[in-house]
Amino acid sequence: MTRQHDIAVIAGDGIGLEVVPAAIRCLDVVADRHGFDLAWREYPWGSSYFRQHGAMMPADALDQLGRNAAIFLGAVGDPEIPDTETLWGLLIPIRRRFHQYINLRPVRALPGVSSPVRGGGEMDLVIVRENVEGEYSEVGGRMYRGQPAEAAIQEAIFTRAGITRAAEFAARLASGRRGLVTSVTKSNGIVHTMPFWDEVVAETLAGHDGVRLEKILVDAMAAKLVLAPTAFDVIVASNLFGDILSDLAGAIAGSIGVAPSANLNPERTHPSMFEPVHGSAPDIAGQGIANPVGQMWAGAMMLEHLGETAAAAELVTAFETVLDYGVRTRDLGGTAGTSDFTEAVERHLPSLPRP
Ligand SMILES: NC(=O)c1ccc[n+]([C@@H]2O[C@H](COP(=O)([O-])OP(=O)(O)OC[C@H]3O[C@@H](n4cnc5c(N)ncnc54)[C@H](O)[C@@H]3O)[C@@H](O)[C@H]2O)c1
Ligand SMILES: O=C(O)C[C@@H](O)C(=O)O
Ligand SMILES: [K+]
Ligand SMILES: [Mn+2]
Repeated sequence: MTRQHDIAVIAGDGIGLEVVPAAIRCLDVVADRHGFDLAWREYPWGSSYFRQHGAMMPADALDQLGRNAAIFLGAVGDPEIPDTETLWGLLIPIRRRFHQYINLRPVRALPGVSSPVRGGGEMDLVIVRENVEGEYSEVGGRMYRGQPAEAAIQEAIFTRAGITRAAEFAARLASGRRGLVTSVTKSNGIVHTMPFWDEVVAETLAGHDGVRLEKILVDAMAAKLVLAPTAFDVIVASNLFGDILSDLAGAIAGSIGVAPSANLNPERTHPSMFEPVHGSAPDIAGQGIANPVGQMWAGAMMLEHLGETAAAAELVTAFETVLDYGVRTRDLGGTAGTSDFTEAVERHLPSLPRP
């Protein structure tokens, strides 16, 4: 019998509806070449569903998703619906219910893609973003709404367990790479959580001979990423800092449209989720010009997670080669549409050596 992987697909909103089908076409070609099946189960959840049902997904959605080997997500977000509804109604509950506490975001220069920044053409780093706690918290509230005394409080929550596992993951990753972990902090201005972050990261890294730890304040980090993008190997950061720095790093690599991400449950007791770093991009949605590379690369990370390493590598080779040939979408200075680029990848795959 052919190997089969059940994949939950949530294309979601905006350009998610364009780049997800594009990536699926290419993933099906590599799966076929490598003798396995991807059984896509499409869930029509997101903002359209919200307009009809008043929720981003049905009440038993997480149970339905939990029956799959992985989740392949496009993006959620709609200009007419508060982002708190779309993110906290779908994306964040999935990350939390399935203990996807690592958000892995590799960023590297791709062939044929020019960086807006000096040295950006040689960058090769991975951001390990803490994905379920920190600044993203429901603890807090609003009071005296609409009155002069109105106030809002939002508490950040950092736990020893949460910091340790992010730092541990980063250290292991770095030991198989160039051996450097850069921890992003703000322990000068944020006096409780960030010194705690620094301490726990340092304690965790002390257990890893051969891995160097550097600590940098997030403001200085923003500047250094632009001025010296090759100075980094593995970056470990809190939920919010990791979010911001991953768009910055993606842009330095040429476009946030190429950046992939894996929301990982490292214990594999629950499905992990794979999506591009970018959002629903309402400014270009429906025009057929979105860059599908971030979604394809997220698909390759999913194959790797499923143990289909050779197929994953082949998909990456295919989109890299097509980029290098000069087929590029507008965000990369080209003229190709989403489907031109996708067809070029599909056409290139069969010319690769037979697996
Ligand atoms: N994980 C997610 O689902 C996720 C991630 C980020 C943002 N969002 C949501 O998406 C919506 C839009 O957010 P935003 O505008 O801040 O960020 P965005 O990532 O959607 O877009 C930022 C800019 O990058 C461009 N861009 C993004 N992806 C691109 C691609 N593949 N090809 C070419 N250009 C691309 C967009 O056109 C836009 O100018 C918001 O509702 C936000 O909450 C969701
Ligand atoms: O986590 C978020 O804030 C949503 C989105 O910006 C992301 O990077 O996944
Ligand atoms: K996304
Ligand atoms: Mn983001």
